[in-house]
Amino acid sequence: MKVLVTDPIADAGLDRLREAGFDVETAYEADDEALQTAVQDAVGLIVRSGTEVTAELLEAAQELVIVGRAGIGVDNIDIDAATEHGVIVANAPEGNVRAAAEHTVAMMFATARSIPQAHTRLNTGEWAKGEFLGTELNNKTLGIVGLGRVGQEVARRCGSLGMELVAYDPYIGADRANALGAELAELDTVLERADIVTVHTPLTPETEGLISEPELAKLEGGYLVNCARGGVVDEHALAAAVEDGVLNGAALDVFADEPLSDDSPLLGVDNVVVTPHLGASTEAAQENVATSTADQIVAAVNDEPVMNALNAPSVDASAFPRVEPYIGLAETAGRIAMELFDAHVEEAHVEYAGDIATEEIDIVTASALKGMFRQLEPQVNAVNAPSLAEQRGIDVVESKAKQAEDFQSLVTVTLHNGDGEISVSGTQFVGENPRIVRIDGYRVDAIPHGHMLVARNYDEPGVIGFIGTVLGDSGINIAGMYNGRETIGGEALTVYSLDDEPATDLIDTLESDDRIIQAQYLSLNDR
Ligand SMILES: NC(=O)c1ccc[n+]([C@@H]2O[C@H](COP(=O)([O-])OP(=O)(O)OC[C@H]3O[C@@H](n4cnc5c(N)ncnc54)[C@H](O)[C@@H]3O)[C@@H](O)[C@H]2O)c1
Ligand SMILES: O=C(O)[C@H](O)COP(=O)(O)O
Repeated sequence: MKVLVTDPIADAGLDRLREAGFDVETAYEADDEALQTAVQDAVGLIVRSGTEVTAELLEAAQELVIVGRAGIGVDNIDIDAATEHGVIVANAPEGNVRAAAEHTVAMMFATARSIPQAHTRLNTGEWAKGEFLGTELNNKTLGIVGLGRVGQEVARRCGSLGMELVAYDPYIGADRANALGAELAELDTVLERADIVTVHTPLTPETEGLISEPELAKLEGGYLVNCARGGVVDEHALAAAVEDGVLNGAALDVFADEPLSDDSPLLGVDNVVVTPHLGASTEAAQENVATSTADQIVAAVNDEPVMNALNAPSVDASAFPRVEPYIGLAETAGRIAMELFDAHVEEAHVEYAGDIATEEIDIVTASALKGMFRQLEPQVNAVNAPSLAEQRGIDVVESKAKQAEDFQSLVTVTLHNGDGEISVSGTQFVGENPRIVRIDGYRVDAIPHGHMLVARNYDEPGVIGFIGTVLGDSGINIAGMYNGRETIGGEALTVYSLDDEPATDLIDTLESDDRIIQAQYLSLNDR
């Protein structure tokens, strides 16, 4: 299986993929046509900010399971198109945060003390000591626009430098900001109060052009630093503001179009410091993001949960061990429920009871849906299962309950339509030991694996013996069975674990007996 890598990543990531048995093909600086050809047979694609992952590229990638972004920003990836194709998009949101924060602080000093300009002059033989009178960061106010991972790391570092911190981020709480020693305020207030403003938002339709001429005017006499994304700051307005003396200086690591072209208005402006998108370019950061991305490729291709999936539900790393055992279990419960229901579904209800109800369960619900659709849609995965449900007009309902009967946790998938419903419940016994413990209200105890026969019958003497004889006559061994019944002589449901698949005529023979209401064979072999 091939993984295509289109922007340079650290060898540690490439090695990890090779060790996991992948063929790794690199295609740095390939044109669109070459990329479309190279991606055709790739199961994984790894990019940084240098590759545009377009709808056309995804269309050409027929085998693709995952796009791994070895870094944070995903503005170069068409996530909607990936979701439509059932392709996971995952980034590495932690690995380069400290590198980006350090580069930001370095850029603040670079512009406030004119370090690159002084360096250039000295290199050309000029001892221009009298021409550079810098600005001290100590006792100045730093305005942080976007107080996420990088913004917070910058806040910590700049707090230690003696700066006052004021931040604009409509999506975080005042408590979080206060814990970092920052005061939350509106953007205009931040710009008016700050001596230096540093930008740390993603590039989205909302943030594009967020800092433009009117905003720069409010920062009069200050400095602007952008190590987040080009496009958040209007480059023409910024160049003009520095040239006209509205701002003292600016430092930029990122640009609306990269690589930056020679005719950029920012080049050659005296007090504008530029670096070629180096924020994440440290050895440690590159190793971190490359290995984390490789791990996610391996997980995705092995149909295991991908921790940092952006278009599929994911779960916090610390909670993952508690949630993981229920992911496969919910998939199996959804699969069994769908096969037994065998009718149009109007509503899928996933109920969580006991300990699991206290966890983030979106990924578990997506897996239940994946299980439901796996017979119908071979391309289904946790990425596109929720949209498949929507397309099919199935309402997905989640609910939580404290009590889980006598289990620690219970996950129940119930499928409804106007005519009826079926529910399948599963739990984990100690030691990651999955069990289906209730089908359609009958208490059972089935290991969800291999060949399963579910028989509904009248509770009469000899029925179980009859089923055993029919199976035995066909040479099929019963590995285990569990019989649940409503009342003596009422209806019963029996689950048989079989060593082999029964033939269709065996099922017909069972159903031709008046005592048997229904017999259904389920293959759970590939899970
Ligand atoms: N220069 C580099 O090499 C480099 C390295 C790492 C990250 N980055 C970039 O830095 C940026 C921040 O990364 P991060 O990991 O901190 O992301 P993050 O998602 O953790 O944080 C982004 C923050 O921006 C906030 N935000 C979103 N919209 C906003 C708006 N309209 N106004 C104000 N705040 C808004 C969010 O609430 C969030 O708190 C991203 O653009 C990322 O691509 C660049
Ligand atoms: O978003 C990021 O992670 C940074 O901008 C780094 O981008 P890069 O991997 O292209 O250097």
